[in-house]
Amino acid sequence: MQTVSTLPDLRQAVDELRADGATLALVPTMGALHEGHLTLVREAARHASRVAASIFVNPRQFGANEDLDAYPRQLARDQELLAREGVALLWAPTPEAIYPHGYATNVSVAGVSEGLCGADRPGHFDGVATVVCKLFNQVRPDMAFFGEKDWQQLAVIRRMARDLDLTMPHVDAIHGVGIVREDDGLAMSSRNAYLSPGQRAAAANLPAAMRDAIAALRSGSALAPTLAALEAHLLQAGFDSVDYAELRDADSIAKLGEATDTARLFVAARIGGTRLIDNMEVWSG
Ligand SMILES: Nc1ncnc2c1ncn2[C@@H]1O[C@H](COP(=O)(O)OP(=O)(O)OP(=O)(O)O)[C@@H](O)[C@H]1O
Ligand SMILES: CC(C)(CO)[C@@H](O)C(=O)[O-]
Ligand code: BAL
Repeated sequence: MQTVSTLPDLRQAVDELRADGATLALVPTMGALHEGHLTLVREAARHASRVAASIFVNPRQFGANEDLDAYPRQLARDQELLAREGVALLWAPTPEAIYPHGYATNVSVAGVSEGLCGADRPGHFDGVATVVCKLFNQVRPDMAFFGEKDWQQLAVIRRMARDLDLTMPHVDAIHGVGIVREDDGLAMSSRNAYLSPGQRAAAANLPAAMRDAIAALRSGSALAPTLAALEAHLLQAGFDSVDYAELRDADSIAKLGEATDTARLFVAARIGGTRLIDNMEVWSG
């Protein structure tokens, strides 16, 4: 696996990878890789002849009081993991390769960015859309892979790609990959590393409370008391606060007042200083 960090090196490496007409998939990440990321890589390898990954901890998607400085950085370990998966190219840009001196452009996606994490983390999805737009233009892959753990992010990226004609040659060029979970159901996340053993044990209550809420909705319980019970379960289990617990339409991310066919349950909750997110389909899965 070749690692490059400047644009001229990237261009040369991509040209070489594509010289024999190979298709190229991109897996964008912020590093501190776990099985969730490696599943995206394996899925990418099923669809494209070569896989490129990127690692960039993007300052524009972190709020002023968020964990930009604390975010785990472990490039050497990540390189080893990616190489073992057969990744051909790692794009690990310098900050200047993404935001050169004088950088002034922002990509902002209305609608799907609003509510949920968009409400709790003002500017977050502008930062995500901006950097992903740049990564697509820099690497020019045929397809890209993102995790459904960040469902709203996936919706934002799909909307942006359609709106800005970034769509790559393949019809469904932006692939969503199902959430990879630990044995106790907790969605894998780089931020799980922040949890103490006690917090980690309590964190499994997040998917458990969501599954209980979905079972209640399926058996006809009303939405408001079901969400109130979910929130109470989390606080009782040791979570400090619940940022949101809402039903939203899976595609438009519009807020729903009842469990329709397209409903998805979205929750963000804090334990210690760590903010965890999860989402689940209501009617199947
Ligand atoms: N458990 C998971 N299952 C599926 N995809 C995942 C999972 N965790 C992360 N991803 C995906 O990997 C890509 C890179 O995510 P990122 O590097 O932010 O990791 P993360 O674990 O989500 O970290 P964070 O703690 O910042 O949320 C994103 O597309 C994300 O949705
Ligand atoms: C898509 C992404 C790599 C953009 O920085 C990031 O938001 C992430 O890791 O999910
Ligand atoms: N996993 C999404 C990136 C973020 O939380 O900033």
